Amino acid sequence: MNALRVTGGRVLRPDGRVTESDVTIDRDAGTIVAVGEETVGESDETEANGEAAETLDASGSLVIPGLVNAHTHVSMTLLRGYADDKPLDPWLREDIWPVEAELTPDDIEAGAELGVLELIRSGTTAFADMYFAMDRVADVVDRAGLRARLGHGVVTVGKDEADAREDVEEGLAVARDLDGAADGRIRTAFMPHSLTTVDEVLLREGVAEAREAGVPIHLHANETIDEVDPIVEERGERPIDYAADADALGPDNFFAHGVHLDGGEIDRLAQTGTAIVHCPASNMKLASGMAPVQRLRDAGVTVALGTDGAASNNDLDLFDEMRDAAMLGKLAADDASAVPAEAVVEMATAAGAAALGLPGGRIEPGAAADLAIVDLDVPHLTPVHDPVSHLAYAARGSDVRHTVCDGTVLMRDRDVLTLDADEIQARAADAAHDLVARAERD
Ligand SMILES: CSC[C@H]1O[C@@H](n2cnc3c(O)ncnc32)[C@H](O)[C@@H]1O
Ligand SMILES: [Zn+2]
Repeated sequence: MNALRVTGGRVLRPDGRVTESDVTIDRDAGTIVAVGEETVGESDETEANGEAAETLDASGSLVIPGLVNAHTHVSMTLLRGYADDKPLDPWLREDIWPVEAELTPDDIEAGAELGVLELIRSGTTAFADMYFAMDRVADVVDRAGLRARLGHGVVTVGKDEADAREDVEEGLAVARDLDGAADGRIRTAFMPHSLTTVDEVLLREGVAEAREAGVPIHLHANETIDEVDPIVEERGERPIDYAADADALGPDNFFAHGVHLDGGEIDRLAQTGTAIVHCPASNMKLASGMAPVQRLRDAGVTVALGTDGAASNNDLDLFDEMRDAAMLGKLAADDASAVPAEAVVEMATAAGAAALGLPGGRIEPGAAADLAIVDLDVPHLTPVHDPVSHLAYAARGSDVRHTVCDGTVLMRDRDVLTLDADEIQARAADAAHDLVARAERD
């Protein structure tokens, strides 16, 4: 076996226990073959065959499943800090969409490279992305070595019939053509932007074709009151009921935000197995509201975590998101025991992988070898009474030492091996300045 051994660390197991165990990985298969004494198949399958095993030192560290960012727009790193301190609708219409109208595929690639660099450095191994020029984003994911569920963001408002149809067709073509790329690490989804920015007829047609093609559906839903109220007024039904009428609910599908949900909508999400991706930082920054995370979890809804784009967060660090989710979840429930540390760690790992329908999220024999190794031997993580508490409340993305995806070491000792970090940072900064200059010239 072509082995990778993660040695000397403490390992976060799927049941929440933390054990002192080495992890053995089959690099060719991209899977975990042993955690301590626990192995998959015959024990000699865990022996390195011929080649010397590669090792990653995890002493003083916690080995956790690679984190899953279940809703983002990685190329929006180019717009980090460009427009802050506004609510969603004016932020999009006055600031973000005018600049996005100037984006070129090269810009999108430069922003995606910067975004995935940030993901790898902070221990994220899988993400869902909705944006434009997704062939270029897919190329970046392939080179970086991550997993992703990708989709072209479909918007039909403000477009004539032909352009609107063309956008839906592009959304479906991306979903069909990119599925399985990067040796299967890339999967796709049909991604209408939201229930208010896509025309009803086209939404229904697109969803029907996506179902026919067997691809999941991902959209922004119930994010702000300003988005929910017009649906209720015009249709006489709640957004999740509208989504159900359009056949957009189901166990493969995952909706971003879910801030303003009533009890009936929560039940409907639970009954249909539709997942919600909670984006606490974006919801706080745009003052969109507090998602009912504890109620969703109590109802049995899969709740994953996302950063949303770097323009509304303003980073892609899921450790921040875990802390924000725990804090905001308590405030929303008016209960300090709501959304505890174990819950947010599960949301950022196993629940994220389940929502996206991607491998990973668990460290056990047979699972995908997607890992982050977090250095606990630092002042702000001392003492270690409870490593899970530290993950949720005290650790930062910069505490990640090594990142592994699909059995490949993407970052060793904070050195990203699959990407040229300096070149990417310089290219993205230039692309961002040129982009904004073009937009402000118009
Ligand atoms: C059509 S591609 C995706 C589209 O979504 C925009 N966007 C970024 N953040 C949010 C958010 O919180 N809610 C809704 N839409 C958002 C992004 O700028 C792209 O235009
Ligand atoms: Zn978003």
